[in-house]
Formats: sequence, structure tokens, C-alpha cells
Amino acid sequence: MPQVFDTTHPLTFHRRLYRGDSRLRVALVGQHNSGKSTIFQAVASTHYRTGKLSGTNKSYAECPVQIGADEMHLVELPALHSLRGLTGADLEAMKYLLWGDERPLVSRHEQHDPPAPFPRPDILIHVIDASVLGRSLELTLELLELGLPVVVALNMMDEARRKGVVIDVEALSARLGIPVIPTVALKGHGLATLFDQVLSTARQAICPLPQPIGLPLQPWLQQMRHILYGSDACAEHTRTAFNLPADFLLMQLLEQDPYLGREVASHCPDLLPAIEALHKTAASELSRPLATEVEADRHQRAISMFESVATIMHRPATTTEERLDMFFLHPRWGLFGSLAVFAAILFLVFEVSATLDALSAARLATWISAWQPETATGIIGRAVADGLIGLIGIVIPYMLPLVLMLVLLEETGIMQRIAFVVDRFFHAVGLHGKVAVPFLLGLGCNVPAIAATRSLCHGRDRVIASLLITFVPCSARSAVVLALGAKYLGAAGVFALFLLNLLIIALLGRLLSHRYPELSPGIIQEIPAYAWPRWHPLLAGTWQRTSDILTIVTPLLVAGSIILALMQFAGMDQWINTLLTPVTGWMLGLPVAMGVPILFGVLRKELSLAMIYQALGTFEITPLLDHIQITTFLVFLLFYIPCVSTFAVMLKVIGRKEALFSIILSIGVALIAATCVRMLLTLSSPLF
Ligand SMILES: Nc1nc2c(ncn2[C@@H]2O[C@H](COP(=O)(O)OP(=O)(O)OP(=O)(O)O)[C@@H](O)[C@H]2O)c(=O)[nH]1
Ligand SMILES: [Mg+2]
Repeated sequence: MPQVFDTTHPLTFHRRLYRGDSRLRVALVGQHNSGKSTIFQAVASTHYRTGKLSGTNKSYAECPVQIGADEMHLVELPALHSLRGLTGADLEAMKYLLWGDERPLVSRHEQHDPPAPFPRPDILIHVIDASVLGRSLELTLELLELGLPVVVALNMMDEARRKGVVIDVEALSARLGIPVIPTVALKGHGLATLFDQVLSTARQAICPLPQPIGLPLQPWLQQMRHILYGSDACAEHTRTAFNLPADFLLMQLLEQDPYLGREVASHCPDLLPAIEALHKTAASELSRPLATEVEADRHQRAISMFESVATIMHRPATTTEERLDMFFLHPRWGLFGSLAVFAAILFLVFEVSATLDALSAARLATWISAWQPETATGIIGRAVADGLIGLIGIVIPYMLPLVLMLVLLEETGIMQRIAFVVDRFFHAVGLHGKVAVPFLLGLGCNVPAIAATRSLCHGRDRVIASLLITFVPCSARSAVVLALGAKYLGAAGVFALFLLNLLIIALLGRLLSHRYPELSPGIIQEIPAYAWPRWHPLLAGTWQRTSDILTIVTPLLVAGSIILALMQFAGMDQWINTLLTPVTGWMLGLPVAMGVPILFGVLRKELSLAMIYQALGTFEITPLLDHIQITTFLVFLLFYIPCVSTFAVMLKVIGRKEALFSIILSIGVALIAATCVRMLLTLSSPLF
């Protein structure tokens, strides 16, 4: 019996979702060189916005970030060392933390706009350099006065470990009364946990209490509280004028913060004499001015907290994980790890896949070539067989080994590390580092490469990645370029063709970023621990992804094969060639007979080569085509329409509209590139 859903009751989520206008606003704060930018860059999208804090030359960066079903608006503020005695840009950063884009009464007289054009954060991430923890905790104590939830990112744990500083993270969290998450931002460690913690802290809506000031100073704090909030009228006025958490304002006035002191003088002049009298009495009773005493007290509290949670030990032995990370995640040497994996993929594509192809699809193709049917049924049978052999040619040599490689890299945790390391380079072409490995897989076959983007990114990023992957020369295209290019154009010619391909991909990346200008949310890249691959998940993952794609590719490949065979059977070659003359003859300057091979390339690009020989009736094409024509043809072949199988997988991964756009884009790029190359070569040929 079919299941009946009750549509009268909407589904309810048991937890609050942060999305759209109610996305969580998070600010990264911390001292200079603590790792704020590294964390921001690691989770930011390919395009993030920057701006200057109003009236200053210090920049902030902002970006939406996607975390599962939730979204956050992440802001990275310029470095802040303390919240006391600030001026200029530092003061503006503090005003943003206090009021966001609003102006309380005391700040309305200011000339320029509010510091940043978006509201106050809902929660703060205090980024701390764990290797100098004692120094950083003072700022944490100040941030706790802001009346906002705070999560500490205890960053640079690797540095701390290197220096032999061992931190009891749980004890620190208990002492501060807020969550503390250890991270190594440079390697992406702990970032996923950090942002999960930010979400759950925000959901719990628990704001930490400020840590109590030292006992000897408490009477002075009480007196200041009495002055500002002693009577109801006075308290109301202070609250509306300053719109600040009481503890923050009291501590600022105890430390004689010049900005808030000035505002008190102009907005609450009647309070001024009492405040000044308090400082005068304190100065006579304490050994140092009250402001100095309060500052020393905070310093003392931070140091004693540090001493209670940290111990200095001898540097522990390097673990295997650390050694591997030196290879895969080191800021400088990490690239070698990625390059080694890229080399392994190239080997797989050009050695293993080529051998498997020769043993499977190529043998079947030779075997079936003896079958030359004359009847329509026979032709259809042969076309179905051709389509299926084409399918075997994709699955056995390319899909299975490449997808297996991809799943293997994911299972071992290497893929995530490569994505992290190459992320910045890929941002240059408007892509996430996550698609680096699929891009390389594209050298084998575009089908598994595009399919792989499905699990790695979504929305705009997936569309751009898929569109660009169709321009990565798959092994079928490379085979034609290598066969014809190497024979007639030489190594330099082949190299130039591949270089042109690379340039066009980079250029298209930039152009496509403009076509999809929406700010895609950043993604938090989880860096899992290294793991040995296990057979069952490895094989099951490979099969699941391969079979999933086969269901879409098979019908299109077979149908395409039948249609093209019937067209040939009906003697439409002549028509097709005539129809394509504007492209083949006029634009590309090729013999009209090449129309059919070009069209058949849609099925499988490597078929083009055999068909050219067939169409021109010779294996020696130089008498019929000159070097300019060969180059023009190869450029066109490199870029024009992705094959039917690629189109099929695009339909599934990015939808009909974008898949059709991909066809228009590739034909456009192929025509423009081939025509330009032809014109350039024709113009320069008299020079040679
Ligand atoms: N060893 C190590 N280095 C890190 C880590 N995180 C960041 N770094 C490095 O520390 C340096 C400073 O990092 P940034 O992210 O620029 O620090 P910041 O807080 O943005 O600094 P300012 O912009 O000056 O405030 C950079 O060289 C980073 O590569 C980490 O977890 N471990
Ligand atoms: Mg920075």
C-alpha cells in the first residue's frame, strides 16, 4: 500500500536553522598573526568581498559560508590587541563589535558612516596563537565583557607542540567558561569542528559572564557601578545613550578609555565629577593609578590561567601523521605531495588506461569491424554494438580505474589535503580546490570527472567546474592530437596546442565567474585523519558512482550511434557535408569531406581520426591538408562539443539548461579559437 503523507502539517525542524536573512553573523577577531586570514581563506568562497572600515584604511573581509543546512556571514576584522585605549581603525573595529551598523546616541555626532555596512555579529571567534597563549588570553578576558557568545579557536597548535607547550584544552575551556577548539588553520585541522561548535553555541544562546576582576579592585568597580547605574533614571540614561553591556562600560571607565571618557563628558557631564573623584581617591589609596592596577590585574589573571592549563615539555617525537602532513600540507613542500598524486593520475591515464583500452574496447572494435551489414536491421544492430563497445571503452579503461582512484584518495584523506593545498591557485580561475582532482581525472575521461563534482560542490561552483572540465582534453582527444600533431606538427606544435588549451581554460574560468557573479558561499573543508582504505567501501563506492552514471550514458550513447548510422545508411553523408560547409569550408578552411568525421566525433572523439582517414581515403593526409589546416582541425577538435556521454552526465549533474549552454559555449570557443589560429597562421605563413 502506498505511503500517505499528511500534507496538512508542515514539517518542523527541532533546531533553529540559520539561513537567508537570519543567517548567523560571525566575526573573526584576534591579534596580529594569530591566523584569522588563514581561517577565513580556508572557508571562504572563490569570491569574497572586502571593504575598508569606515573612515580608515584598514580592511575587513566578508563572505557567506555554508555549513550543512545552515549559513553564516563571516567577517574577518583587522587585528585587535586589546579593547582599551583604542584610536583610529582599531576603535572602528571595536565600534563594529559593539554596535554593528547602528549608531547609539553617543556616537551619532560622528562624521562618517558606521564602521561596516552590516549588523553587529551574533557570535565571535577569538583566534589565538596557542604558542603564545599567555599573551592572548588578556584579549579573551576583554572580549568576554562584550555580551556576545565567544568561541576560542586555539590556533597554531602545531607551533605550540613544536615549542613543547602542552595545553589542557578542556581545563582552559572550563576556566574561561566558553568552548575552546584546537586548530591548525594552515592545514585545515579542526576547522570543521570549530564552525560546528560556533553553530551549536549560537543555538544554545548562552552568553558567557565576564570573569570577575581581582578582589582588591572590586570595591572600585562597585563604586563605578553605583555612579553609572545607581539610580533608575541614571541607569536608563546610560543604557540608552551608550547601548553597551554594563560590565564593558564600567571596565572601560575604570581604565580611563579616552573615547568612552570623552563621550561620558559630553553626554553625561553630571556624572563626570563623581568619576574623576573616584579616580583621584583610588590614586591616593592604591600604589599605582586605578587604570594601571586594572590592567595589571587582567594581565595577572591571564598569566595565572595560562600557568594552570599549560605545561612546557620536551618536544615530543614526530608522529606518522605529522610526517605525512609535511608532504601533503606543508605551506611550501605540501605542493610536492599534490604533484606526486597528479603524476600518479597521469600515469594511470596514459599507461594503465591505454593498456586496458587496447585489451578491451579496441579488440572488440577490431573484431566487430568485420561485420559490414547491408540491411537496415543489420545497420541498427551494428550501431547498437558500436554504442555498447563505446560504453565499454569508457567504463573499463577510464571510469572504473579513475573513479577507484578518486574514492581511494577520498578514503585515505589525501584528496581533502590536495584540495586544501591547491585551493588558492584554483580560486584564481574562480574554482574551489576541491575540483583539482576531478580536473585531472578529466584528462582520462570527462564523464567520471564531471560526475565527481556532484559530491564535491554545488550551485554555481559545480556549474563552472563542469563547464570547464569539458575543455580538459580527455584521452580520446589527446590521442588524436598526439597522433596527428606529433606526425605532422612536431613536439613543439603539440606542446603549443596543449598550452593553448590551458590558457583557454584559465580565461574561460575568469569569464564564467562573471557570468555567475553571485557570491557563492564558502565551504568548510574537513581534513580527516589519514586512514588505510578498506576494500568494501572502496569497491562499493566505485561501483555505486559508476553504475549511477551508466544508467544515463548508455541510452544516449546507443541512440546517438543508431541515429548517426542511419544517417550514413540513408546516404546523408553528402547532405551533412554540404550542410556543414559554412563551418568546415568557409570558417575553418578544411576540405568539405571532413564534415562527417567532425560530426561523428560527438559520439567518441577518437572515432574522428579513423573517419578522417576514411573520408579522405588515405592515411597520408599531408597532400590533402596543409599544416595550417591540420592545426585548425586539431584546435577545433580540442574544444568543440563534449561527446554524447559527457553531455549525458552534464544533464544529470548541472541540468538541461546549463548542459545546452555547454554545447553552445564549446562550439563558440572551438570556432573562435580555430578561426583565430587559422588567421594567425595564414598571416604569418609568408614569414616562414
Ligand atoms: N604553523 C602554523 N602557522 C599558521 C597557522 N595558521 C596560520 N599560520 C601562519 O601564520 C601566519 C599569520 O597568519 P594570518 O592568517 O595571516 O594571521 P592574521 O591573524 O590574519 O594576521 P593579521 O592579518 O596580521 O592580523 C601566516 O604565515 C600563516 O601561514 C597554523 O595553524 N600553524
Ligand atoms: Mg589577516
